[in-house]
Amino acid sequence: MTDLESDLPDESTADAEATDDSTRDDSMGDDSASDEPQESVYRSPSNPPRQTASYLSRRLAAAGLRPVSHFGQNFLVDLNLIDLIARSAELRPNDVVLEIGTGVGSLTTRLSDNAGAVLSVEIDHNLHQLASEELGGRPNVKLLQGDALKNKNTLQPEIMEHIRDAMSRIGDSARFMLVSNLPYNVATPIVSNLLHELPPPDRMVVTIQKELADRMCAKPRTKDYSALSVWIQSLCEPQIVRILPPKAFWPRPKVDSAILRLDLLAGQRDKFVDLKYFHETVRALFFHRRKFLRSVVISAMKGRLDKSAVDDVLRQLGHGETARAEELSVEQIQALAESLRQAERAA
Ligand SMILES: C[S@@+](CC[C@H](N)C(=O)[O-])C[C@H]1O[C@@H](n2cnc3c(N)ncnc32)[C@H](O)[C@@H]1O
Repeated sequence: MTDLESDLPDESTADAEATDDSTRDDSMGDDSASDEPQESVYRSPSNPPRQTASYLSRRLAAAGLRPVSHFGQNFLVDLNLIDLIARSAELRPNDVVLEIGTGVGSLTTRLSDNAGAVLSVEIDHNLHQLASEELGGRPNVKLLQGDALKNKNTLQPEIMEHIRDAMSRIGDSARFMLVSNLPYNVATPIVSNLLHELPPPDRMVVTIQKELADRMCAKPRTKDYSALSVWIQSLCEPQIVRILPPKAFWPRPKVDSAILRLDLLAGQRDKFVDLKYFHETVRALFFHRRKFLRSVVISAMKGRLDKSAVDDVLRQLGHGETARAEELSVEQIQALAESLRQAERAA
């Protein structure tokens, strides 16, 4: 990863704007005539309108760029919504904010107005350069260029090193927040993996696919209830703040999005003796969500617990022959995972 200090762009190109927006990549969304620039109504003098679709297309074209679909580059073009994301985080000066996906830096700017420190990570070298031009003068912003994920199950260690360092400079009152318009393809690993980190974010306010937000908030016995629902709700209280239609973005994605707020449940994490074991067990329990719980647990525990030990655990917890994981509450799944862990240790 590279950082802002080593990567400052040439100031002379900062405000260049082309008039040609022919570089717009319609492959990311519908290509109807309605994909015209969405001008924002937001007109605060302290935060002048910048991230409209026409501004963005000209800004990128001036730099010879176009949105890159495999990086999930769907930029928010309604500044009222950028404002809503920032307000939903209820930031204070003792907050350290992580943003994944700087883009051209519009949300970053808004976050840096309210937070003590902002760390923003952008995979696209060209966008990192553009954002550096926008944000170079802000002392509480640090920009990193690189992939936020080391692999599917791990964040880049450097990110949490920066977060912990910024928090230690603020002191005991420091809080950690994730506030991001997340790239869709890595939204799940980023949110999930952050819950394993120390410290985990006190709050996350993220724009993600509506379908994913629904899965994170889903209740038992619904089609969206999954390992992700249990994992998220075991540690956080989720709340959908707003559903966003495709026209809130440029280019337009094909699906609705949602602003989701996740508040870490105080003290909840300490209740898990082995958080990694719990997460892996939850994933295994939902691997075949329609199958009977007994056969799912037996196959998940193969080589670790024999059938009679599994039957003992299920009987003690009152789960009958026809129980399925998708019917169990979050608390029942937590109790099951802990009983399996203890049975495995005793075996
Ligand atoms: C949905 S856009 C959001 C951009 C901007 N923050 C906004 O609100 O309009 C997602 C951004 O994340 C970046 N990105 C995609 N994958 C990434 C990754 N693995 N690590 C860091 N940034 C990534 C994309 O290049 C893109 O700029």
